[in-house]
Amino acid sequence: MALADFPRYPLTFGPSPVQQLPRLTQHLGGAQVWAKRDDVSSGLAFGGNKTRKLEYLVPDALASGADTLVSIGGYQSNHTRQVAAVAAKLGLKARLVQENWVDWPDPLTDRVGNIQLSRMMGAKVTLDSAGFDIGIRSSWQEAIDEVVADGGTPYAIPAGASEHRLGGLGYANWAYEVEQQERQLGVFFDTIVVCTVTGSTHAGMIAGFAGQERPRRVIGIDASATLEKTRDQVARIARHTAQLIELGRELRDDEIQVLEGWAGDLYGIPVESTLEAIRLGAELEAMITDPVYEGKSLAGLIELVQTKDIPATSTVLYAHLGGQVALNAYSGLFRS
Ligand SMILES: Cc1ncc(COP(=O)(O)O)c(CNC2(C(=O)O)CC2)c1O
Repeated sequence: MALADFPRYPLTFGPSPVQQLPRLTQHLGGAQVWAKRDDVSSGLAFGGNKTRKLEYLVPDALASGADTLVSIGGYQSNHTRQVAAVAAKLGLKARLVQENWVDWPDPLTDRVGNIQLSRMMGAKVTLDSAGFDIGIRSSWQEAIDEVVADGGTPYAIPAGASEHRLGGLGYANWAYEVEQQERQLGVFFDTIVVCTVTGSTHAGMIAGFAGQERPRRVIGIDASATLEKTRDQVARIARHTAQLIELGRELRDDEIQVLEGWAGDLYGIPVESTLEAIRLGAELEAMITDPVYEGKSLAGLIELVQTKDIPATSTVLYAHLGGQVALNAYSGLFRS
């Protein structure tokens, strides 16, 4: 099936806005930098990239007769908060497993930000002591079994909705949305920069852009600090999604670019470049990024533009995927 033939349940106000970042562009002294703001495109509990992915999972969930969405993430998962939001909006239940993915010294990390919003929206949230891993987890399978044992009908959504057969469609659609907005703006983004962890955001973009006339460089900035796992997951999901939307050719290895250098040693722990990027985006453009995801992808964009790895002649589109809600659990940052 072509992408347009897959049912999509709209969960945003429409195409996410695309904006120029003139002060950041000037400060970096190289490529023209723009941003596409998926952090401000939905009214569902601050939205973000998972809301866009869920647009393609919701029709499948409703068709299955499910009454409970079951998913998993860290204590401050943006993904599980978006699952809770979609469940609330659709009148479904949400069953969320929140694992201890980040060893960060903030005493409130299991009760502010994303997890607080999920509870406010009525999700059943259980904490699990297991650490970070983007793979399929037994705690998630147990939660699914529990819903069945309680007489419910679960719809299983893995971490980040990435290892789900439809998980790449949302950002394949994003690629076509970009192409439409380019026509309106009279611009071409030869380079895309996106944060990648469980992989289906970046993978969907790769599959979507691969079907378009003009080639682009789609750069995934790893924020998992488990680079090989994320790289493999992106490649697998990109190839699966390309088949799903009938791209009609194999993806080339050079179309799958996951770069390291800004994740630090541990997922969820900001490093110096993260904090510098967060501050720069905020001071120059009032664009707020977070210490787990977007602060790291913005740090990657900044360095790639400054070192001219992204040429000065380029026009770069930064994918802002949300994540600010988790700042509540990093209250010790930016005290001066
Ligand atoms: C704000 C933000 N930006 C980028 C990403 C990375 O997206 P992928 O997981 O699709 O690679 C997340 C993911 N977050 C996860 C979560 O549980 O919140 C799936 C890890 C994100 O929340």
